[in-house]
Amino acid sequence: MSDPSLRVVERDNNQFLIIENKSAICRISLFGGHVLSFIPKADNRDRLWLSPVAILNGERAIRGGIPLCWPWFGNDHGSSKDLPSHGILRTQKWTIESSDSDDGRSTSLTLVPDTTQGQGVAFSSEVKLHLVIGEQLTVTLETINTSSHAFDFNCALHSYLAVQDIHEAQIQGLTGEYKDKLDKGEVKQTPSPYTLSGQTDRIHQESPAELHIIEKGQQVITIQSANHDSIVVWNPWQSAASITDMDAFGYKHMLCVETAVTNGITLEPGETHRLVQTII
Ligand SMILES: O=P(O)(O)OC[C@H]1O[C@H](O)[C@H](O)[C@@H](O)[C@@H]1O
Repeated sequence: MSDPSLRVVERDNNQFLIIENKSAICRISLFGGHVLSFIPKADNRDRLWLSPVAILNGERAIRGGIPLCWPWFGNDHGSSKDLPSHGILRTQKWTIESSDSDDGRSTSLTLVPDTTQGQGVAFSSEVKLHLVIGEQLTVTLETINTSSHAFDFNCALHSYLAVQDIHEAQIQGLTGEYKDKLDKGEVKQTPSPYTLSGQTDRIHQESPAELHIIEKGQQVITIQSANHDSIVVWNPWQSAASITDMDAFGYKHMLCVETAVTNGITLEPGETHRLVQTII
């Protein structure tokens, strides 16, 4: 590997990438093709939250960072309820296809999963994860239909954003209706201002290109998205206590804002879909 911004570290039966260039430091687990942290050097503040008790040895999907959901979202597979939540990519081993840090200011990295085949996947496809790590982080989940027939799929970049105090955080840029997963998918109106005060699991039925997280009146994170049909907002609140890889108070410092396709997208043979999220 000739990219000077990239180091590979082996630990716990897993490989981690440490990317450091002039603009940022980013850690990635090759198990899951999973971004764990993104720290711009301008302020040394991690934009992502990783559970202090996350399991990183490949035994289960990682809690925090940016899990990849594909080719279904949640348990919404359609034909079976017994398949893994959020599909098969976040528990795959990934490898580096290419890496380049041209001017030292940003690093472009492409990862590929060991396989895109698995229980519940009835098509062949090629998947790549493209990352651009600089003053901002851009993550692109690319799906190419290599089957001889069309297929439908869902996907999400399930980012756990770091917030200082969830009680003080506000989401700006979401309006309209959402499906409340905690209330049988009931359609409700997005609150304004958009703050959270309890367990939240919402599929917003709109696809804004830009959202902002505000804390104490300051804009702390901007999320840009492309080629999505919804935004998912999730925080388990105190039910985090019953999630084995989350501590009881972890919910105070995280907010999932997920760039997602949840209504199904049809990809014809040879077609490509690119789900994009940028964290600024
Ligand atoms: O526990 P996981 O399988 O990682 O899923 C965590 C969460 O992901 C999404 O936000 C879903 O909308 C939630 O229903 C789910 O609980």
